[in-house]
Amino acid sequence: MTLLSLRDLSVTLRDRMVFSGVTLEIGKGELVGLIGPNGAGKTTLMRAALGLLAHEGDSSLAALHPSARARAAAWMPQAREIAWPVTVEALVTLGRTPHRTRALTAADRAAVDRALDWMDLSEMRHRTATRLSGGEQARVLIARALAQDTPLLMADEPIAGLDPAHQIATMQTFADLARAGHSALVSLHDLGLAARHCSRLILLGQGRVMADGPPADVLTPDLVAQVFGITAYSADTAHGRVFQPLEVLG
Ligand SMILES: Nc1ncnc2c1ncn2[C@@H]1O[C@H](COP(=O)(O)OP(=O)(O)OP(=O)(O)O)[C@@H](O)[C@H]1O
Repeated sequence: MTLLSLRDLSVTLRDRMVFSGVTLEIGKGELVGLIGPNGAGKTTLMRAALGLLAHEGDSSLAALHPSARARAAAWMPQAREIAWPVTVEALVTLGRTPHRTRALTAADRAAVDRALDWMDLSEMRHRTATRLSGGEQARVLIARALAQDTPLLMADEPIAGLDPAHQIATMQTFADLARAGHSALVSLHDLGLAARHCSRLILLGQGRVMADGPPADVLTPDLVAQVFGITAYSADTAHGRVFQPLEVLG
């Protein structure tokens, strides 16, 4: 079953082509890392796929009515703005909006509790969200997206600003979701975590998809040099795959 299908997607902003000819599908059970240097177009690609940005080509999500789209995909944007001083629990409960008709159901409450637990927020549920640290606020916004309980989760740099334990735990949560048959498309700059946790990587650069496949096939020395301008150490170890950027190429 396909959760997202892009066909020949292109975006031009202020007369500049950000990317063109992006064709890909995301099926069930995938944790897909969207990687690429600053300005490669990761945010633009996700926003266009969601129908939030004018584009050419087709996106299966953009074609949906907004209410159906909100049940098909959750979206965590890069901006971490929390506008009102509501409690963590109230904010995460907003993730249930696409499913609600009247009062909260037991299923809504269970989804909120599960999302709070996943993001290690249960003890903070009654705190005011705007008074949390930046990383804690990011975890609340991930929890809101998780509470939406959609087949596909799309998140723009969800682990940026989290401490190492919460970065790893969040990637593991996404991987658990994928094992349970959901899928996640997450942009990230930490290539080590991408290599370790993602089942598939999409490498965006030079205005197109440069590679799409298992991490070992995408994070090759040649592509890493060509797209990121760096060298790296990578190995399959007893602790899983290790990828460590080393030097900037001159
Ligand atoms: N509203 C806009 N108008 C004009 N250009 C834009 C606009 N938004 C983004 N861009 C440009 O589009 C390109 C892609 O930006 P985008 O934010 O998608 O990159 P990104 O890969 O997500 O980058 P980063 O890793 O820095 O977050 C950049 O060159 C950016 O300057």
